[in-house]
Amino acid sequence: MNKNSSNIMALAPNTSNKRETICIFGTGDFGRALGHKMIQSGYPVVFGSRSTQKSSLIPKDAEVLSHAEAAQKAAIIIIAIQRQHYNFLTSLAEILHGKVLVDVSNNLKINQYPESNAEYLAQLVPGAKVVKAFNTVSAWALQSGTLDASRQVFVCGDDMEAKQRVMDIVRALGLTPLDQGSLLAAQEIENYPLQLFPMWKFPILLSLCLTAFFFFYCLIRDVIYSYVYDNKDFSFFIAISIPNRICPILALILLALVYLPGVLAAIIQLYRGTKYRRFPDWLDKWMLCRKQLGLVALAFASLHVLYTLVIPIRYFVRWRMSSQIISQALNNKTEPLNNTYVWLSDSYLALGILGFFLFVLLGITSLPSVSNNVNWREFRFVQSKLGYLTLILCTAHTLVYGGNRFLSPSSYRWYLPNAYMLSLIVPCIVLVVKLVLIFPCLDKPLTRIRQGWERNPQYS
Ligand SMILES: NC(=O)C1=CN([C@@H]2O[C@H](COP(=O)(O)OP(=O)(O)OC[C@H]3O[C@@H](n4cnc5c(N)ncnc54)[C@H](OP(=O)(O)O)[C@@H]3O)[C@@H](O)[C@H]2O)C=CC1
Ligand SMILES: [Cu+2]
Repeated sequence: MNKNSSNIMALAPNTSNKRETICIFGTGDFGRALGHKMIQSGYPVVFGSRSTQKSSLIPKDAEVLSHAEAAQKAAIIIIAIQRQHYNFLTSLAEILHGKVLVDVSNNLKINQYPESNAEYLAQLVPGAKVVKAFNTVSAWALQSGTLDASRQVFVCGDDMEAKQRVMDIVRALGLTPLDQGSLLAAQEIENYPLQLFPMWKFPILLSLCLTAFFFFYCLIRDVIYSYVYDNKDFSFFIAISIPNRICPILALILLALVYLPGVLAAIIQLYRGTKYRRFPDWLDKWMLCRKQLGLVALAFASLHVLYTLVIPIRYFVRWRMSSQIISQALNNKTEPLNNTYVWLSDSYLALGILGFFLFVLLGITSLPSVSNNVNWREFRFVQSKLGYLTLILCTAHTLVYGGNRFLSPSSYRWYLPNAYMLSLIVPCIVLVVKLVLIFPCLDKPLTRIRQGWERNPQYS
């Protein structure tokens, strides 16, 4: 594999001009893994270590020198050492003056120290340009090449040029740099690896709450009500009927919640007349977990498909069907084909199939391996246009399915409307507001406000 990649690199045009030497302090797990990756990408690497004995673990093309000697050989020095050992760097302050120091360190606890490790490093070596990077990439992933999940490298620093140089290296390693601003952002970046599934927390919590709510709602309407009024035991609904109601409802609501922050943001921008003011914190966080919300919605939609496919083999359904046939036979009366029902049933099925197909397409295009292969405009097109089309189809699917029952008073039990009716509230709000925003009198000023904003990948 090594041989292959060096062959490919020999063909690549940009490797012909020699890359600059990179110095790495610390020959621990991370220093070695990063060094290995850098050498693979064509960078000469020199390690700065307490012991210049070269162990067999160190990449064979790399040099190992004392800290001072190694630092003199490069303009960029990666500090792959734990924060508590940083103090020795003060004695190297003179050599490190004017150099770019890359802090990769992590902590064991959130907000462990009053200042971030990167800011601490900047205080220790005031003459150096400190850049925070690489801390969210694990040594193991670097070494094994399983970087799919953590291709993003958050970068921050006060010196623009230094930051740019580090971002160029990140790119050269085949990773994606994300500029997070000044060194003040380091604290937050250092907390990222300690947060468990930060982007998934809100979507999962929300879907758990909604599931619980709709479960009890359907339980009351479909099981308890029938028991109290008709003395019928429908408790078996808990197994398939109620889940198959919760799943489409959650899929629809969560999908609508993917697009709700977008329309809220548009309203806020229109109201403020500028994009150069931060959104409220909750909206920012909501925007950043839209992809996860969408994927949870897709999971519910897929479950709905599975639950629906088993309907014909359910005992209850077969029993109901045969008893209808028998009762028609006993009464010697055949029910005529009701054209309205045929149309309603076929169209909600068709809408469901198309909606689910687009839903899956949306899910596939959100995978990093696919989205990395389309450009930003194509990605926006798919996620926004296709997304709204999916929302429209799924809303219509739900509307047609419960549509004929919405207006009839008999469908209310204990004044509680059909659960599908509740599920339509959020999607209808999103679609109506979106429709209003399309009108030129709103769309034109919004486009002007947003010129350039669309390209900010943070809100993808
Ligand atoms: N492991 C990982 O997956 C990741 C690690 N990081 C960060 O990278 C840094 C290094 O981590 P990791 O490689 O795992 O840790 P290791 O313990 O494997 O390596 C740390 C290295 O620091 C050097 N060191 C230790 N004590 C001192 C000291 N008193 N003075 C000078 N140098 C010292 C040593 O290098 P030598 O013997 O050559 O002097 C040692 O090998 C940490 O800040 C960590 O938070 C960030 C992202 C992921
Ligand atoms: Cu459905």
